[in-house]
Amino acid sequence: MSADAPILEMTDVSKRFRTPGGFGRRRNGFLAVDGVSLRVERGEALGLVGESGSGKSTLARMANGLVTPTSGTVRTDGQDVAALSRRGLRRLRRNVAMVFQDPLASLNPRQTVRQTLENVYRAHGETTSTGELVALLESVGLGPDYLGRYPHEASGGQLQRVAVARALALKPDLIIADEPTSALDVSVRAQILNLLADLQRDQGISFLHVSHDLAVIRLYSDRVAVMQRGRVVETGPSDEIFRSPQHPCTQALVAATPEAELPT
Ligand SMILES: Nc1ncnc2c1ncn2[C@@H]1O[C@H](COP(=O)(O)OP(=O)(O)OP(=O)(O)O)[C@@H](O)[C@H]1O
Repeated sequence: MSADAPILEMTDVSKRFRTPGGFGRRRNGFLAVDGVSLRVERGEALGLVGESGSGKSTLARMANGLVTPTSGTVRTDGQDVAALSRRGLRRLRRNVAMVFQDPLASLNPRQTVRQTLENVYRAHGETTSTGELVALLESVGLGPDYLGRYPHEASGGQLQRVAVARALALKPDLIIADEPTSALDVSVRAQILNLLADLQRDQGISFLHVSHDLAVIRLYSDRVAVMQRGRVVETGPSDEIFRSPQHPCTQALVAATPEAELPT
């Protein structure tokens, strides 16, 4: 780990998907991410916002090696992800955890919460104790009784807490949260977002927070990057971006967010 390097640095990163039978703009595949450069500093929450299909998820997945860039460089902790050995990649996965949109889909329905969490440790050659698991659940606001539960025995909000616990298990430096609340009831969205904000503040974890919801990004991100058609068209501190959006795409996103949802 290098103390000075940003936790995530992407330089001129592109991703072209090969799409069989494509024509016109898609003849040579589809350029989902087009020359993006961005950084997430230690302890910072960067919000990635943009319309549907603008490339946010693809970019987020390149940040932890789930998707391989067609060109450009991704560095986590100063290390070039493309140059990592198998072992290095495993280390990357413990250092950069993901929380996905739909907790039910991201958890195995046949495994209890205990098994789900134990598997994370096992995958990295570690063992854990019940005490550790209870403490982990406690850190996301769940009692010890959840250890024996199956996914269908918990609500969407509780399951997303389990998914956050799973992400936290190996003490990552960066959590990539891809629309972590959009599958949840409005009433529990704020609880999950507050939980993530607490983790950033109390444990110094950095966040790359992907959302199409500008109000959420403004509340929970220090800086914002706005994507349109595979490119980052504007970046800046959250408040500034919302107070005086410069790019037409950002202006349109701000205009489409109801005033009541834009805290002052
Ligand atoms: N595996 C793939 N093969 C081909 N095209 C893909 C693949 N994954 C994504 N795409 C295309 O790349 C573009 C960007 O997708 P991506 O999911 O990154 O966007 P997004 O901004 O996260 O969208 P949303 O907010 O709807 O999730 C889309 O047009 C999508 O159809």
